[in-house]
Amino acid sequence: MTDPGGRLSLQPLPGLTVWPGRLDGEAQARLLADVRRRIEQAPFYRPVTPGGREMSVRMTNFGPLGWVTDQADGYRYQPTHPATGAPWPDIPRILLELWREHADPGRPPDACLVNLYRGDARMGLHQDRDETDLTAPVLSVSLGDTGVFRFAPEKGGRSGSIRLSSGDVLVMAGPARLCRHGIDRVLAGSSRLLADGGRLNLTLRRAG
Ligand SMILES: O=C(O)CCC(=O)C(=O)O
Ligand SMILES: [Fe+2]
Repeated sequence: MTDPGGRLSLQPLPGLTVWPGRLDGEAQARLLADVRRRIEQAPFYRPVTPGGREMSVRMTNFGPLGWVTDQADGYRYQPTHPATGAPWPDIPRILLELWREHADPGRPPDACLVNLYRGDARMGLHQDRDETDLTAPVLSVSLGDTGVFRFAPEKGGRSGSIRLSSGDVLVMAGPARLCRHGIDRVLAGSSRLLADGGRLNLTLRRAG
C-alpha cells in the first residue's frame, strides 16, 4: 500500500502498519545521536517483572512519563527514573514528527519507552495495556539489528511474524491497538548502526 505521502507500507493485520525504511541512514544516525545524549542522563537498567524475574531487555524512557516495572509495584508509568530519581529526558523531535505523520496529530505522545536488546534478549507475547486511554495508537521505531516481531490478533487466532529492520516504523492502531506482540529474537550482526551491536526500539505512547 502507499499512504497519502506516497510511502510504501505493509499491513499484516488490520490496524497494524509498518513503513519499511521510513528513516534513511542519515536520519537513523541523527536519531541515534539524540538517543545517546539522553541515555547519559537516563541510563539503561534491567527491569524486574511483578513475578520477580529480571527482564532480558534493558530499558529507559524519554518524555513526561516512563513505563517501569519492579516486583513491589508492578507495571506502571512514572515521571522519574527508578535508579536515579531524575525526571526522564525529553522525547527527540524526530520521533514527535513521526507520530504526527503516522499516528495521531491531535493527541501527542507523553511517553517514549527505550528498549535495548543485546545477546539473547527477547520480549514475550503481550499486549500494551498500561495506558489510560487504550484508543490512542502506539508507534515504534527500530534501530540497529533486525528484530523478529511476532503478532497475533487481540482475541486469539494465528500469530505471524515480520522482520523489523533499522529505520522501520510500526503503528498499532484501531483494531490492532491491543494486538498481542513480542520480539522472538534479534538477528545479531544484521546492522552496523550500533557500534556495540544489538537492537534499540523506541515506543511512543499516550500513557496518561
Ligand atoms: O521491541 C519491539 O519492537 C517491541 C517492544 C514492545 O512491544 C514493548 O516495549 O511493549
Ligand atoms: Fe509492546
